[in-house]
Amino acid sequence: MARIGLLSMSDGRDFVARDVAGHVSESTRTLAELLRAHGHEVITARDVIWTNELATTEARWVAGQRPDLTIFNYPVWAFPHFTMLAADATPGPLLLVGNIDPQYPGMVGMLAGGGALDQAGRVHSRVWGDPEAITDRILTSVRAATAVTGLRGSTFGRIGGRPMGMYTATANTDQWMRQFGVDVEEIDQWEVVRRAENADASRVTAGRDWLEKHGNVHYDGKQLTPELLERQIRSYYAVRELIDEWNLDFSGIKGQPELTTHFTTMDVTEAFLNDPYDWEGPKETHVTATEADMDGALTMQILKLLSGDPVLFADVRHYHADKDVWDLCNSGQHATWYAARSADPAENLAKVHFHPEVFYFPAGGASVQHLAAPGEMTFARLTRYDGRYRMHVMRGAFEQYDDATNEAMMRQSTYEWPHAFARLRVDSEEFLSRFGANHIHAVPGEYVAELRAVCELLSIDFDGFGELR
Ligand SMILES: C[C@H](O)[C@@H](O)[C@@H](O)C(=O)CO
Repeated sequence: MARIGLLSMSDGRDFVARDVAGHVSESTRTLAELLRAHGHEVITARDVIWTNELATTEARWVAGQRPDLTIFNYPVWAFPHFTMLAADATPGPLLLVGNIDPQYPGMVGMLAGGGALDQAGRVHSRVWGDPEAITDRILTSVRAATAVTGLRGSTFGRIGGRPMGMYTATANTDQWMRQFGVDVEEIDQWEVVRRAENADASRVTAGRDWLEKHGNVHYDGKQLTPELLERQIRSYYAVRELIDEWNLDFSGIKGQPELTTHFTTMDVTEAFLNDPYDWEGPKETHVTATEADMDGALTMQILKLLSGDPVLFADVRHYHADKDVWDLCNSGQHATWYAARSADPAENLAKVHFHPEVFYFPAGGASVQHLAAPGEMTFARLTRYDGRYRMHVMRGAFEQYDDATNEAMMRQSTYEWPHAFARLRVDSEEFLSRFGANHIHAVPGEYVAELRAVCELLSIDFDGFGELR
């Protein structure tokens, strides 16, 4: 549910404002009811804006209640300086809604107000038409604004720093604060090791029992033992403790090479932080990026705030040219929810295999292997070109084939790691020559319009691939 501010703009001549008052109130009521019917809280200004003074006082009053999005409604011709004064008193995202009823020049009011905002460089978006007909577009703006507002004032927990020289996993904290309002808390990986020892033994054993009961654990007595699996579960509790102690909103864990060579991999930790459950029951997802990939985590957090779903983190690992399908495979974890996308963890876990880690990770532990369930997806990734942020976006779908084909394809890369076979609606040439990172992120469903709106609000470039170019 979002909190939405609503101010209706009117004519500055008292006799006109009086004459159109009924129409403006009716339009305000219709819009407010429509938003409430979709579960949102609406804060309506106490008066219609028909003087300069009301523009400022009412906008300040609405802004004081910290809406996620503020709507300026134009049911009639409205003096544009009211828009400017009200916008100046509105710190958050702005949406202008214009009336197209030919009896009243609301559309002209929106264009004059919007043009004035453009001249001052004030970012805003616009929709126009009958409220019922434009509900989807309004709700898209609401979702985008809520995501952008949700980022501001949040904290990313960066556990461990830059992995294996990966420039694409590191970002500038000044730029993050200025552009996204996100702070970064630097935490040493030693904290995971230190705190893992203190985890409650009975909770750890219960976690292992649950994984053994619902998942498929393949102990080999060497790389994967009950003790190593418990160490991974202990690491999960250690990171949860860090999240609580530092009030982290989303996180990333370096892992490689220190933990993966000398302690254990963070795959179980990362999978279940990203999942909407763990062995103790349902919980909120906590976006966690492998390799402490900062722009990856930020992309994931935006996708989470838009969709509410767990977000996929993956390497762009292999392109099966014969099928025009990509193997999105991460070095050890995808949220287990992706295995069947069921609300029942048991259904997902039945398809998850905990394999002994491969040669890259001598410290051992389990990788979290499964093949993502099929379905339409939106793919995205924030990258930077010459210091300027852009959001790569593309559409596509996860696919599965018969068992023998799935198996053979997974064996071509690293079988023990999780896979998602993605048919991207973009040419492989275009993808490989333009995509600016080794990691990609995805959520089920269609969020392209929302991502466009997020980019506008954040003043970053929307960089569509394939059909979105
Ligand atoms: C093999 C490496 O250690 C992996 O971690 C690598 O495939 C990556 O995940 C790079 O993002």
